Amino acid sequence: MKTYSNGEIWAFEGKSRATDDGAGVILGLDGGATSTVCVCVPASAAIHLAGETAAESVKVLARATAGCSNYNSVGEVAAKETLEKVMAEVIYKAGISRSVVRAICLAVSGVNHPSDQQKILEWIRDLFPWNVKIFIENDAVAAMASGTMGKLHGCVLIAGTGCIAYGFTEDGRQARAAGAGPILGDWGSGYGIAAQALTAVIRAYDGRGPQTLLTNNILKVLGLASPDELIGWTYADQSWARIAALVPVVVTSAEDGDEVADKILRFSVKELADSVKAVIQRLKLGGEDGKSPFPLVIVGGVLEANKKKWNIGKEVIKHISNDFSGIHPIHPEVRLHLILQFL
Ligand SMILES: Nc1ncnc2c1ncn2[C@@H]1O[C@H](COP(=O)(O)OP(=O)(O)OP(=O)(O)O)[C@@H](O)[C@H]1O
Repeated sequence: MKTYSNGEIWAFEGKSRATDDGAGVILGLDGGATSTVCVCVPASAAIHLAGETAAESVKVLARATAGCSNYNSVGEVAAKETLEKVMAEVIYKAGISRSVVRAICLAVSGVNHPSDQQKILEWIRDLFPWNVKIFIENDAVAAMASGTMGKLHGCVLIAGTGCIAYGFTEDGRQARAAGAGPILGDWGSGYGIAAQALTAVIRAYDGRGPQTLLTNNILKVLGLASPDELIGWTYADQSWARIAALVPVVVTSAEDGDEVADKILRFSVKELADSVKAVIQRLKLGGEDGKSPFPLVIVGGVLEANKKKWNIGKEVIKHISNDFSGIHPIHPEVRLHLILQFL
C-alpha cells in the first residue's frame, strides 16, 4: 500500500476483486470549482461508446465525488489532493486494484494552457507511473462531447462558478472566449453574478446605489445582521465557489421584481451570449450568413438549474439565436460517461 500526500491509502493494492471484465477499467473525471466527480467504467465501455451504444447502458462500476479541483481557485496542493482523493475513492469503491486502470480522462476547469496540462499530467503520472493513457482537457471539451455524443463540433457554454465558451470546427480548429477568471471580467459566471450582487448591497448601504431586495435576501441566507458584516464575511474565505453560491438569491430577487437583481442578470446574460458569439464568429460556425446549423451545448449550474420565471440559460440562447438562427441548443443529460469518448 502507498500513502499519498492527502494521507489517503490506496486500498486493494494488488488484490483486485475483479469487478471489471478483464479488459481493465477507465477513470473519467469531471473537475469543477464546486465539486469533482470521478467514475470508473470497464475499458470495453469506450469501445461500445465509439460504436454509439447508448451512454446510459454503460455499466458504471463506481462513482465518487470530492470538492474543488480547479487549482486557480484553491491552489495546487488542495487541487492535487482532491484529484488523488476522488480517484482513490472510486478505485476503492469499485473494489479493484490501481493496476487494472488502463486510461484516465480528466476534464478539469482551470486547464487553459499546455503548461496546465503538463502540471496535472505530472501529478497523475506520480500516481499511475506505468503505461496508463492519460488525457487532460479543459472541462469545456468534455462538456461539448457529452452534448454531441463525442463529436467535437459546434460550441459549448459553461456557466458554473466560472464560465467559458469553447468552439470546434469539423476540420479541427478551436477557439475560446472568457474563462479568464473573476479578475479578468467573467461577469456571466456564478462568481461574476454574485460579486455584482454583493457590490450592489454595499453600494445601497453606502447610499451610492439604489435600494435593493438583494440586501435582505443575501443577509438572510448568510445569517448576517447588517451589510457591513459582509466585509468580514468576504475576507474570511475568498474561495470563488462560496461567493458564487449566492446566484440563486439573485435569481429569486429578480423574480420578486427587484430591478437591481434583474439588471445584473440581464448584463450577465449579455456577457455570456457575447462570449459564445465571439467564438462562433471567429470559427464561422454559422457559415457566411450566420444561419448554418450547429450544436450549442449548454452546461453548468447557472444555466441549468433555474427553470422558473428567470431562466438564465433560456435568455442566453434567445440572445444568441437573434444573430445565429442555426444554433441547436443541447442540455446534456449525461455528462461523465461521454468523457470516455476521447479514448
Ligand atoms: N437554482 C439556481 N439558479 C441559478 N444558479 C444556480 C442555481 N443553483 C445553483 N446555481 C449556481 O451554479 C453554480 C455552480 O454550478 P456548477 O456546479 O456547474 O459549477 P462548478 O462545477 O463549481 O464550476 P466550474 O464549472 O466553473 O468549475 C453556482 O454559482 C451556483 O450558485
